[in-house]
Formats: sequence, C-alpha cells, structure tokens
Amino acid sequence: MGDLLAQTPVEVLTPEPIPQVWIRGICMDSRDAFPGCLFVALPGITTDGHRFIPQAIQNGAVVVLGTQSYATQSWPVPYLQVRDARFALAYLAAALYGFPARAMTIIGVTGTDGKTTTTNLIYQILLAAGLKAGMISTVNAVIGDQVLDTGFHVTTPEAPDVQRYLAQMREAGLTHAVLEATSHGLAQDRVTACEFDIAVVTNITHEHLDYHGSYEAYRAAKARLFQFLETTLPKAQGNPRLAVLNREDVSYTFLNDLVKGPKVTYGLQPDNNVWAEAIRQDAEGLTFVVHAGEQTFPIHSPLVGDYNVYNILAAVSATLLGLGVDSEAVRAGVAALKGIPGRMERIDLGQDFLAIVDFAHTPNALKRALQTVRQLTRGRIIAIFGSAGLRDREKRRLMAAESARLADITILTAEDPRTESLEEILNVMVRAAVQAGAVEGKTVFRVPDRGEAIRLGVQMARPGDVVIALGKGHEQSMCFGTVEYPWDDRLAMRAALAERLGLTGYTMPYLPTQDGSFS
Ligand SMILES: CC(=O)N[C@H]1[C@@H](OP(=O)(O)OP(=O)(O)OC[C@H]2O[C@@H](n3ccc(=O)[nH]c3=O)[C@H](O)[C@@H]2O)O[C@H](CO)[C@@H](O)[C@@H]1O[C@H](C)C(=O)N[C@@H](C)C(=O)N[C@H](CCC(=O)O)C(=O)O
Ligand SMILES: Nc1ncnc2c1ncn2[C@@H]1O[C@H](COP(=O)(O)OP(=O)(O)OP(=O)(O)O)[C@@H](O)[C@H]1O
Repeated sequence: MGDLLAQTPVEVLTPEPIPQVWIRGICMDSRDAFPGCLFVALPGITTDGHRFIPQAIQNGAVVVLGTQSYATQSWPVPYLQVRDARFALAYLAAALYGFPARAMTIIGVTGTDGKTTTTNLIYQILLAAGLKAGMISTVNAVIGDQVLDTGFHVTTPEAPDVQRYLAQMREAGLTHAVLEATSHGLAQDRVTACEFDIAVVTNITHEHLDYHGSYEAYRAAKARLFQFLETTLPKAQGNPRLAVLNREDVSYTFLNDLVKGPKVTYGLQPDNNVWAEAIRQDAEGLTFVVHAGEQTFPIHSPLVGDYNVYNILAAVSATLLGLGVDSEAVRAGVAALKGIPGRMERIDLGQDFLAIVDFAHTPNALKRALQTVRQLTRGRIIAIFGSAGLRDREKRRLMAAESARLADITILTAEDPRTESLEEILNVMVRAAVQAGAVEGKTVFRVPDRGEAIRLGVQMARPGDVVIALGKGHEQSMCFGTVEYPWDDRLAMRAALAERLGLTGYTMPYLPTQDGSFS
C-alpha cells in the first residue's frame, strides 16, 4: 500500500506509518468489496460511503481510505485519511494498474452533445491510419477485438474501471485510446490520472444543471479536461499536446483564456485552423470541403445531421493536426463511420414516411435534430420525447418550447421519470409548449405511455412526414420509480409501424404506464 501511495500525489493525513499491506484491488462500493481489497469511502449525494466501512471490512477489505478524521475511526484494519477521496481513488487505481495511460497517447472528448459521435470518428480515423486504437464511449468500450458493454446509464465509467480498461488496452498492444469524458466523470475524478495528450470540446450548452448547480460550474467541470493537459507527464512516445476548441460555441472565450498551451480551433469560418465550406446534406449524408492548416480536401460522411460537420471538424483537428494523420486516412475513417446506434437511426418497414430514433436529450441537441429533419422532409415533423426525472429540471421547459417552435406536432411522454411524478413533468412541459405557441390537443399532446405516444405519432403520419422519437436512442431500459424496465425506442417504433402496416411478428415492449400503474 505504501509503495502504491508513493507513486501518487495523494497526501495521507493519518500520522501513523502507511501499512505495508498488499492489496488485490480497489473498490468503492461495500457491496462489491472482496478479500484483500482497498475500500475507498466516498461521501455521496444520497448516502456516505463511510457508513458502509463495516460491511466492506466484513466482505474482506484490508485497508480503508476516507475523508473523515482518522481520530474518529477505529477499525480492525488500517484507516487512511485523505483530503479528497475521489482524487485518491483515481490515482491509486492508476498506480495499481501501473499507470497504463503513460504508455499510450490519450485523447479525451468532452462537451454537452456530440461526444460519442466525435469519439467514434476519432477512433475510426486512427484505425484507418493503421494505428492500434481503443475507445471508451457511452455505447461501449472497444479494446482491440473485444467490445465491452459499459452499462446502461453511465457514460464515463468509475476510475477503477477506466484504469482497468486502459490497462487491458496497453496489454493488447494498443498505442492510442479515445475517452469520452462527461461532466460528471470529470467532476468526480473518474478520468483523473488519465494523462491526456489531446483534449477536444464539442460544445458546452445547457445540461445537468441539477448536478452542477450553474452553467459556470458545469463549464468548469468540462474545463478540467483541458487543465489535465498541463499535468500530463512526459511520455516515451512523446506528448502531442493539443487543445481542440470550437470557436463558434459559447464556451470558446472561456476555454481559450484558460488554455495556455498549444491549441487549435475549428468551425465554419475561415479564421479557424480547421474549417469547412461547400457543405451539402442529403439522404446519403454530408459532403463538404475541409481546410486543415495548409491542406484542403473533400470529405464525405454517411452521418445525417449538419451538426455532425462540427463533430467531424473536431475529429480532423485532433487527428490530422494533433497526431499528424494524413488526409487520406482522415477521409477513410470519416467515411467508415456509417452511423451510431440510436443517433438519427432510421427505422424502415417500408412505410411512406420517415421514422427516426435519435438520442437528443438536451435543448441544443433537440433543436439541432429537429432542424436537421426539417431539411429531410417537405411534410410535417412529429416529435415524441419527454424529459428525465431527478435530472436537470430547467431543460424540460426549454425542450418543450423548442419543439413547439420547430416541430409541427409535439407528443410529450415518459422518459425515465424515476421517482418523480410523470404527470408533473408533463404538466411543466405542456405548459411550456403552449406558451411557445402550441395548442393542446391539436399540436401538442400529452401521452404518458411512451409506447402509446410512439403509436400515436405513427398513426398520425401522412406520406412524406417525419416521425422522430428523441431522447432514448440506443438505451435499453427505462426507469420508473427505482426499477429499470427493458425498453428500446427502436423496437417500439418498429412495433408501431408494423401495426400500421398490418405486419405481424413485432411486439410493443411493456412499460408500467401501459396499465396505468405509474403516472
Ligand atoms: C448523480 C451521480 O453522479 N451519482 C454518482 C455518485 O452517486 P452518489 O453520490 O449518489 O452515491 P451514493 O449513493 O450517495 O453513495 C456514496 C458512496 O457509498 C457507496 N455505497 C452505497 C451503498 C452501499 O450499500 N454501499 C456503499 O459502499 C457508493 O458506492 C458510493 O461510493 O457517485 C457514485 C459513485 O461514484 C456514482 O456511481 C453515481 O453515478 C450514478 C450511477 C449516475 O447515475 N450517474 C449519472 C448521473 C452520470 O454520471 N452520468 C454521466 C453523464 C451522462 C451524460 O452526459 O449524458 C455519465 O458519465 O454517465
Ligand atoms: N455537435 C452537436 N451539436 C448539437 N447536437 C448534437 C451534436 N452532435 C450530436 N448531437 C445530438 O446529440 C445526440 C447525442 O449525440 P452523441 O451521442 O454523439 O452525444 P453525447 O455528447 O455523447 O451524448 P451523451 O453524453 O448523452 O452520451 C444526437 O442524437 C444528436 O441529436
């Protein structure tokens, strides 16, 4: 334990000498504690990990680390007091795995919307350049040939998992890793000690203000990714240190002032290091000309949504300018990303209108998604979405109002209400839609059951319309109360389309709202 701590900047406040205990692993949840582990007690939002020290010891923890005063602790195993348990957890996990990030080039991607897409674009470009790359993103972690499911709801895994994935990548001989870093992940030190070489921001708009308290605090959490660039240690393979900033985003001035080291900007204007012109969007995707430093080349992406131009420019900045990847590999990598599950994913059972499932769950993403589908149709847009319980409350109003302005018909429904009242969430949203000009029963509808809502949207569709279900994307469950029910918007959309078309073999997934047991 002492050897491990000596490799980290963690300061132990307990006056006794650090015990020479061999630890077999680190755990932060007493329920997962195992013989020989170090238990890190985290002060949480709902409870406090210190309360579970007895259970962790019972399950086999041989050392405990926490922030409560050592003077008040009396346990049969050593207790180490530190100032910041999450910071200590991250560094100790990195040390336990031999600081895997130091052996690789690490690219971090943060932002409100577009992280997964940009992470995947960078990953594909690295592969096209012949580099051995891995990736940790919302949808999965890819380590060589292995694809690991990172869970339903957490995008950036906990620090011990991040370090374990990185160690697996190093062992598999990978040289590059792309990490999606959420604001929660950054604020909770899940990616601290990841030795970032390149930091990329997509945009910083409105999201998670419930957790962070204010836009400024949310932005500060995202900015940590750029601060990490300053602390990355020299690597044998060199440090391609670079900050990649979106000059056309509201975060730009703040981040530009903060970043003192090398940086590049991207955007649509020619005053950027990387910029785009001659953008064309059709059903086949996006085509445009990229200017990157001294180079100019055409690019085609099968992705739908003009906001993806920004995601692609961010990926070009990180790879071509940051890592010296050539433009052919950039073009091949961008072309290789055909789509991401649940992002502008088309569901086609032969109907005469477009049916789409998208993951937009912020006001900005919803706006961009609806603007995109407007370009794909001369018909009407029927938008179906809700807003999660126990998460940012302010965005409910903003999203409903945005849809009232941009869609022809808005159907408001359940989206992970958790322990909040679904009825109250919908009341707030309907009110905001009406204030923005929608008419209840005519252009805005309240349908608590998500399957019914999708069914209604599909039934209302006329030839040439777009029916778009937003907010759940690739996700595989929906939370009512404290129970996760299996749910997939894509299955629900297929079932609703099949009903309309008279096809058999498709079933609407069950949700508790279907029998009125949860409203
Ligand atoms: C809101 C939030 O960020 N919650 C995180 C937070 O939980 P918390 O503070 O409520 O923890 P707590 O329940 O009070 O427990 C405190 C400590 O006691 C421990 N405990 C608890 C019970 C017990 O019996 N034994 C025990 O040891 C817990 O493991 C924890 O270490 O600390 C936990 C431990 O680090 C995280 O797992 C948990 O993430 C939960 C799973 C979560 O839902 N997070 C979401 C909001 C999240 O992180 N999302 C982001 C953003 C996604 C996006 O941008 O779209 C993400 O990166 O996925
Ligand atoms: N650059 C962008 N600007 C605005 N909206 C975007 C952008 N890129 C993607 N989106 C929208 O955001 C949705 C989610 O995209 P993506 O998964 O790439 O973002 P994310 O930041 O990883 O989201 P999350 O943090 O929730 O995992 C997409 O379905 C699309 O509607």
